[in-house]
Amino acid sequence: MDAYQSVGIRRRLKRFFRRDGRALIFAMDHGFEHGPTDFEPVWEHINPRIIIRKVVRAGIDGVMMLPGIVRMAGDEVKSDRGLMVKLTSKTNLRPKEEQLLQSQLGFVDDAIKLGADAIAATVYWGSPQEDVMMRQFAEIASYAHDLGFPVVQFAYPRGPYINEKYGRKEDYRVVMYGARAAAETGADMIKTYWTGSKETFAKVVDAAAGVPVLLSGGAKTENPLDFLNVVWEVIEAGGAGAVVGRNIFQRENPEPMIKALIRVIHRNEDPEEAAKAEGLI
Ligand SMILES: O=P(O)(O)OC[C@H]1O[C@](O)(COP(=O)(O)O)[C@@H](O)[C@@H]1O
Repeated sequence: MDAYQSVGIRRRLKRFFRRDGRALIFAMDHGFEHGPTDFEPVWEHINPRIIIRKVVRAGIDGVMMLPGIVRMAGDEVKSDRGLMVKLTSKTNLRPKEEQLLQSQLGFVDDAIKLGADAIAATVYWGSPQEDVMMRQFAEIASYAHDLGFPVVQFAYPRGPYINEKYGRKEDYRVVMYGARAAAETGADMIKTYWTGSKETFAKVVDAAAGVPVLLSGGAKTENPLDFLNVVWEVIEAGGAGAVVGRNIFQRENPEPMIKALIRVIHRNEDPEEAAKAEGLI
């Protein structure tokens, strides 16, 4: 028989993933991590209730937020969708060298009180502060797993040594290293960068050794089809979906983009067909 905790972890993961094992999750920690200017393109989305209501209505599988925003708008996330509470972050106001650290801003108990289905934390692999983030992740994972909660790692390699050695943080050798490190530190779900091609992303998926790997959305693309093409390649590479912020909330009307993403992720539709069907092109 399984330990009670294993049952809890499995059940809670199912709130994000559909039967196809894939998920589309909305990310909304940008007001803290990047600052309110990220919302300027569509200012009404600075109000968490407004944007979360829209994405939930459009059919999103899960939502990721920091604890304070869950307190304000968590009840907009219907109980059949996954709620992911992230416990680490940083502001863009810090001195540049300190931006290679995500600090812990809340505790697993807080996330559970808020109704979380999964607990998330970032590790900047390769950062001079890697040690601090590894320890934070280990403490969060150990405590959350003990209580039957899955943990999500935003495995983001970054730092001067990576730039020096590989030229860019999106080099697949570094991204797959981060994904592997996330799997080896006990993540139940991994979110990471696009490596630029289906072939290289497939290696990232392999390196994660069965732990689902989701794309981290990135900056909004002018042409919606460009983003849908990337997500399609992620799926083709064996990725488990995407965690998307700016490509959703920086659009005047996020609904068609979400519906097109659902077509690509869950219905294996061709990105161009999906974009046309939703009136994006
Ligand atoms: O550290 P970066 O690359 O500036 O971006 C971090 C942001 O990207 C995310 O991981 C994903 O959001 P986006 O889809 O907007 O890239 C957010 O959770 C986070 O705020």
